[in-house]
Amino acid sequence: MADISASIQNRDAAGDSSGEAGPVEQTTMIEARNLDFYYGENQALFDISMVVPQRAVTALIGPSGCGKSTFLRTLNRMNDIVEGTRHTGEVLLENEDIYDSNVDVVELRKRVGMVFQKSTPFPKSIFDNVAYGPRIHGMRDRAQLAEIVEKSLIRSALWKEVKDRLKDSAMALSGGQQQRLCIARALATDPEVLLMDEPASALDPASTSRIEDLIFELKENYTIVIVTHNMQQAARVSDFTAFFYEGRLIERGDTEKLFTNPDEKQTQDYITGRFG
Ligand SMILES: Nc1ncnc2c1ncn2[C@@H]1O[C@H](COP(=O)(O)OP(=O)(O)OP(=O)(O)O)[C@@H](O)[C@H]1O
Repeated sequence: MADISASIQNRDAAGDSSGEAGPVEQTTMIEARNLDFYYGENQALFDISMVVPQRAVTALIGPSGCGKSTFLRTLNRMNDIVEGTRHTGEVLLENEDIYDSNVDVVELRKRVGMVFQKSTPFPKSIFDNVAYGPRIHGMRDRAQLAEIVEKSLIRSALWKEVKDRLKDSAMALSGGQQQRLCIARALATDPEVLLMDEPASALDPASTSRIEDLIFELKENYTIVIVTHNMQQAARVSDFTAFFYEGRLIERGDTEKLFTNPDEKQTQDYITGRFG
């Protein structure tokens, strides 16, 4: 708990405090309404209703198996690729249900990009990794591609380190650089939302800190939802936090309030380390 308070104070010192009232709730970008989700017979999410504000960071926390990643993956229909899954309820992206039959899933995933825990670059050059998405979406113009690659690498805070070796294999980058490359790859298709599933859990403290700084910068332009096991990290990087337990959303609110004065006893027990 002391650590988490320190994380919040550090974050506030870095200029993320909006005062005692907490962050202002912006326009809603995503909203889940009464979402149930099943893997075959096994129900993994129960009646989740939650908003994700635009251009802010929302962290999903909770003990292992509580449904954080499942919920994250429902937000760009990544679960569609798992056989035997189904849902009831709605997930609205700017007020339109992403599960409507007329939704183009490729287009949806362009708007709602994803970065995984241990993102693996393709065994291609740094340039080709970042250009991959735009090329899939039909872009062929070399100059335009070069512009997108540069912009994405600048945004993912990797440009300075790689600008002179864009033709080198991405596999030669360090773990932290590979993760930033994968963030650049996600940014290259110009998404509005970035879903991050434990983006720093496989990294050393210095690389983790870079990714956290990057998340902080990216929220100026993107809506970010991040799954993390690390409560200090949630406290450091997020504006809003949602606590999941056994497939249910127990509480969601302003990060500072949730970590210092939660409404629910289960949240209090979890953040003080009584379980999980
Ligand atoms: N591909 C899958 N097939 C079947 N069941 C799954 C699958 N993925 C997850 N589950 C189940 O759904 C439930 C929620 O899992 P999920 O991975 O969403 O939890 P989590 O909170 O992200 O956990 P962790 O923190 O350990 O990654 C668990 O009971 C899990 O076993």
